[in-house]
Amino acid sequence: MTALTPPAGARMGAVPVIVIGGFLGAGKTTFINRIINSFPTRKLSAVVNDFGAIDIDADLINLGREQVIPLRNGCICCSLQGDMLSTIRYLLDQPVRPDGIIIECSGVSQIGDVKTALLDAVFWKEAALDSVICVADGQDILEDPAYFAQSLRAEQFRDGDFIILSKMDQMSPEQRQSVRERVLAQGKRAEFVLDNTAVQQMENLLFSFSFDYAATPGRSRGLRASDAVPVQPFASLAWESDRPIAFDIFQQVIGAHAPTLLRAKGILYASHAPETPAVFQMVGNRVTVGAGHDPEAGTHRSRIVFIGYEGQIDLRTLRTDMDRCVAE
Ligand SMILES: Nc1nc2c(ncn2[C@@H]2O[C@H](COP(=O)(O)OP(=O)(O)OP(=O)(O)O)[C@@H](O)[C@H]2O)c(=O)[nH]1
Repeated sequence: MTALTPPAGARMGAVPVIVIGGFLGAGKTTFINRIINSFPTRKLSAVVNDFGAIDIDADLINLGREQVIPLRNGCICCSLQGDMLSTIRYLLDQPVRPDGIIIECSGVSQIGDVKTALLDAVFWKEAALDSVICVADGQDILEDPAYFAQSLRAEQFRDGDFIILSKMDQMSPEQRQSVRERVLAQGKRAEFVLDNTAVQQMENLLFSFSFDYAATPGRSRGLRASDAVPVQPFASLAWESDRPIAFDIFQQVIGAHAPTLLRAKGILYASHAPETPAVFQMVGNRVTVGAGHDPEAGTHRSRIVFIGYEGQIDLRTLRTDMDRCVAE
């Protein structure tokens, strides 16, 4: 079945497609923004998959709105796979094709299944896989001895052809070395990024068609949808309000629900500063609130997505509690 391997030369005329996956909150959007900042002359488009019903990630990508296509409320590895392929087709059909397409998988997507979908021979000539990257949270690798044990997070790690280690900036050199060694022991090529300079230096990884088709079994060779790891189902709540929120109550609500939240992210307008959008980020027990840009500025619409494991996250109570945050 040689037809599965497009010759390298044939790929050079195609639009490079970079797949970026990794667990909830690993740092995918942050890394994508680093790529965008590092290659300012490239006309990039991003296909951004948010598991929740609101596309917060699409709002946080530093590209014009017309260059970011959100695919929400599902995963591009399964329910939204057809939408992903038709979105790529749409981008290819534009009068001016992008110089690169970045696909951000949702944090609960199986990278292997996204990769398999893109091996489709129809796409090779026009949109060829450039690289398949898993962003892994270096802090988690440092702190969790069971990081590589069976889990969706570990499977995503295995399916990435290259690992970008995030959150290494707050570590000592010894800690960084320890994380790198653990990752290299898994037989992976890995790099960490402290600033944009490092991304520019990744010439052999980005926009150079480093993806090895020959080493990757395709669909017709019998690769099936990834089912090796039983994935605990996730549930999400998308909450929105046109009225500002009382931050003190919001903090209490987050504190109360924190043990059941894997991830929360949103753009919020607080009653004490109703004109200023704040970006709220929560990954595990790490929370940040910072000034941010809202592409919908003017609407002053607070919106936030919460994700947790089904059966643990109490969506009904969370919604009621969030409603209590709306300032009188
Ligand atoms: N210090 C530090 N923080 C980071 C780094 N990368 C990501 N973060 C922070 O981690 C949080 C999550 O980052 P995102 O880039 O939104 O993660 P994501 O993988 O896109 O998240 P989901 O799409 O929700 O799965 C944010 O608060 C980021 O600022 C990093 O390299 N260093």
